[in-house]
Amino acid sequence: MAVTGDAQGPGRLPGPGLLPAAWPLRAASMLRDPSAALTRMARRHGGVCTWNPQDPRHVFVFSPDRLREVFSRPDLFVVDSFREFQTPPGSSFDRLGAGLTRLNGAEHRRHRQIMQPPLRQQRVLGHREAVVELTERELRRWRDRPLVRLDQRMSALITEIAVRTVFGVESPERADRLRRLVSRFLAQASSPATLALQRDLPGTPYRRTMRLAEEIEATIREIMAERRRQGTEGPDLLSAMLTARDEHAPALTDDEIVSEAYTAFCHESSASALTWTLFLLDQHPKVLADLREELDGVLGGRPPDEEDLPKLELLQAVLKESLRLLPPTPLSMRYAAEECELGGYRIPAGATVFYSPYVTHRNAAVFPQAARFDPGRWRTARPTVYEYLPFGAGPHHCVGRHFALLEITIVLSMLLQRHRLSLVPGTRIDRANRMALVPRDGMPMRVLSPSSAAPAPHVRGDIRTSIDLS
Ligand code: HEM
Repeated sequence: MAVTGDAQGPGRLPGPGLLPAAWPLRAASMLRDPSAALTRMARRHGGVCTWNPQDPRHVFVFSPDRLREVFSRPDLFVVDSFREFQTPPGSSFDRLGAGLTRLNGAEHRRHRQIMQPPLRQQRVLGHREAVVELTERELRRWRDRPLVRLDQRMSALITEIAVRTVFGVESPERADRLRRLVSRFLAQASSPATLALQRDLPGTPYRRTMRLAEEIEATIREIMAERRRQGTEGPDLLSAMLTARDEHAPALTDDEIVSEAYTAFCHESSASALTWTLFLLDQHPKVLADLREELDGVLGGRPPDEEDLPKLELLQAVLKESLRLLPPTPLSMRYAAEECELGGYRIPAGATVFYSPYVTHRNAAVFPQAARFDPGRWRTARPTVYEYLPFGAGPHHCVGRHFALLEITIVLSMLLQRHRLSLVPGTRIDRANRMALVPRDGMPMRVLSPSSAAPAPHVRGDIRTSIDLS
């Protein structure tokens, strides 16, 4: 599929021009499976389009040239997470959403100046040992287990890693508590029932969301107080925030630290990337065999250290290809701060401007046979940042990118040297957009010996429309 478009000249954005009666159907299909709905939109209406050309309040930008425009004008295309919610100012709900993903301009730069240094490539290597230790602990739990729910196990492991590296806390119980609170909070917050009645009334989902936010904030503040009592020295992100003193970037207030700690804690994207990568490897036994050979040759059973990382070339290509086909953040958005023009089309003030790495990564002009899982393409593929953007682009690109790549590489290389994971035969795999792109009903995997030559199990479900598994 070519993602081009823009050929219709200035004026009205292209789009389906639906009769009002078709709107509920369109909205339902978008809510059910945004990746499929957006792929159809791009195919039919091109690289910049809308649902409703008469009233283009929702604009979809897929083409790299137009994405360049969006990301290069952050003063015009602004972020505003939690915008759909009426979060009472000063509430915990409001504070949890007030981190980098809601900030723009000078305030955004000030927070990034504090958040970025501890997440630079060289600095995140300091977390290698913690990631190795926690992965080792997780894999020990798999001994003698014939089956694992891979998505759940990856999410649990990644949360433990986040608790240790974001908060500097070593406590599986606390990791588990925070994980449960955050996942209940996000599920509640994104439920249509919460959005429909945004009043703090007894028994409403909105009130439950508010209370969960309060519990999360209280837990973060408890950890902050504990860290201050014990001394704040450490490689974790919280220490960096608590000790940040710089004439260019004044320290964050406690309220701001709560917001940023919460934002950085949500690592579900890494769990999603791990789950999908292991699924793709199971479906492509030849790639898996080549990868095992690379791991045996470079690591010989050990976890990777700093010098090994650049030698794991196939592993890096597998990961890039997995993030291309099944990006953990398949859809994100900006808002037009004022009326403007994009690609010759008029965008009204306040319009929601969506971008979708999932759709943009399927541009056959950049990625031939785009639906095929082919790590070999990365020997020559050199896409621009607007053609391949699993970590976003522009000033809001993922600040945790180096950390994510490190943790995923370590977990994958340790896991693949010990086990072959193979989907339970007959399992249906459908996509769902939750905190990240996840298998809707989970990913049950058989735990086999690493040398098992089990063939790729047949898989049913809408995942077959994401990847060419023929
Ligand atoms: C494979 C794993 C990950 C993927 C695919 C991913 C993807 C992304 C994307 C696409 C964005 C930009 C969203 C937008 O444009 O609206 C983003 C932003 C962000 N990510 Fe990640 N992320 C990952 C892991 C992480 C980790 C581990 C952390 C924390 C250490 C993190 C922290 C953040 C933060 C704080 C932002 C907001 C940056 C800003 O607005 O300035 N991410 N991420």
